Amino acid sequence: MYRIKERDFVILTEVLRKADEIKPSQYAKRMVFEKYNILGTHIDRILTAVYYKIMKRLGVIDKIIRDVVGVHPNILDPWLRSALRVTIEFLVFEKKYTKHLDKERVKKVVADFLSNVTHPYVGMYYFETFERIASYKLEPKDEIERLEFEYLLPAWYIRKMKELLGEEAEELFKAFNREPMISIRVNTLKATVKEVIDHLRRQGKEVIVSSVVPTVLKFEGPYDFDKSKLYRKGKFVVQEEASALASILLDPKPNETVVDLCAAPGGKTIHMAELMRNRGVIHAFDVDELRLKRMEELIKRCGVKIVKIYKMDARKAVDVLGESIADKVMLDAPCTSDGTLMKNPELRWRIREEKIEEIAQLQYELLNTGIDLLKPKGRILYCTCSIFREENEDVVERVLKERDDVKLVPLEGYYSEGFLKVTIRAFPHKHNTIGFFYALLEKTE
Ligand SMILES: C[S@@+](CC[C@H](N)C(=O)[O-])C[C@H]1O[C@@H](n2cnc3c(N)ncnc32)[C@H](O)[C@@H]1O
Repeated sequence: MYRIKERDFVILTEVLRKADEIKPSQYAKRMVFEKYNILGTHIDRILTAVYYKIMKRLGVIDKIIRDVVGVHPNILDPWLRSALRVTIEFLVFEKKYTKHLDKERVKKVVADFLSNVTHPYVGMYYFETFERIASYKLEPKDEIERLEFEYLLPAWYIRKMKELLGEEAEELFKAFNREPMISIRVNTLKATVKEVIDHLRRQGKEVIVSSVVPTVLKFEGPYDFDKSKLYRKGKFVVQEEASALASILLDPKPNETVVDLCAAPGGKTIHMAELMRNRGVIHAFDVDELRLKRMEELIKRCGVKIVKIYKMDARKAVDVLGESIADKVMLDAPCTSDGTLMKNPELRWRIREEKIEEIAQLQYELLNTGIDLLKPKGRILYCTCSIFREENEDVVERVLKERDDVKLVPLEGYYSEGFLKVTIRAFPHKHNTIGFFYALLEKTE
């Protein structure tokens, strides 16, 4: 078994510091691991796992920093902040893997490193703080803090979810901390479900066919997608079951005119093209250049031919396409994405409560645009991967209250009913997929 060394504190401190500036953080990690000659080695795997644990625990680690040094970590020297985060992870949370270490040596090596890369004063400060970290005992003050430490979620988020879900909230928190299965969707323009199942079974995977979307398959990770010939040929794509259900609910048909308002990186766009058997047109909008690039690659790889891409704010879609032109509109709105926390450990400390209102306003404006685009009897699916009511039922209710040219179309038979009748919600703790909300609306005139 690998034994953590003093140098590993330094390497991870450097990764965290670089990750402040370089995004995505995997690039920062790669650069530093390359510098220390550990890229691709077993040390790489171990330190990568520790790095992700730090990211998942970041809010709790920062609380300890506040306790120990008395100020918010964001106002500390960035090198010191990174070193303290790593030290807390190793000495408070990974005690059993670091008890063999000579703590005096760790303290000296890291302090010397900090003095070199920044200022001797910073090294000294670390040296003095070290003991308080090594002897720190993590004890929750109240029930919310117990949940915060146990499930690694911000206190405000815990309070809000308890308000929404009551006792059940703890089940959701547990689900956020379970390793999710890999979920893929077969591209029926290029392959059959059987072909992909056989391929995965030959690779030793136990495959489960989704009971909600029959072209979705699930299996335990890890899985190296780049090494899979079928994946590279676009015969299947990575997509969560809850995400794949969106296109099925909207039900675009061959030769229809479809608008995908927030399309990149294209998971739903290509699924809709598939359901349309590559006939008709999909106008796909997004503002994010990088995500649109990924979308172009995906479209090509999957053999999709009917997508027209617009790099622009979808709230201007009517100016480009005109009113009442669409049979179907997909609005997979930008959202806090908290329904995906189990897949994205870094996200939990980045979601900001004060952002919810701002994002709900954008969702409301996009939904109004989507309805303006619809022909009479045309349909729009409003969906998000957020669990907050403010981004889901509240947005739909607001629009329904203000407009008399649109009505809800009942959705049933999938997952659970939402907090607004005839809408649907997928919950990670109940349905073994990401959190999702769906409302289907129809233009009446
Ligand atoms: C939930 S993601 C879409 C995922 C995509 N539908 C899929 O299935 O792969 C939301 C997208 O909305 C985009 N977005 C945010 N604000 C936008 C705006 N004003 N107009 C168009 N797209 C926007 C983001 O760049 C992001 O790609």
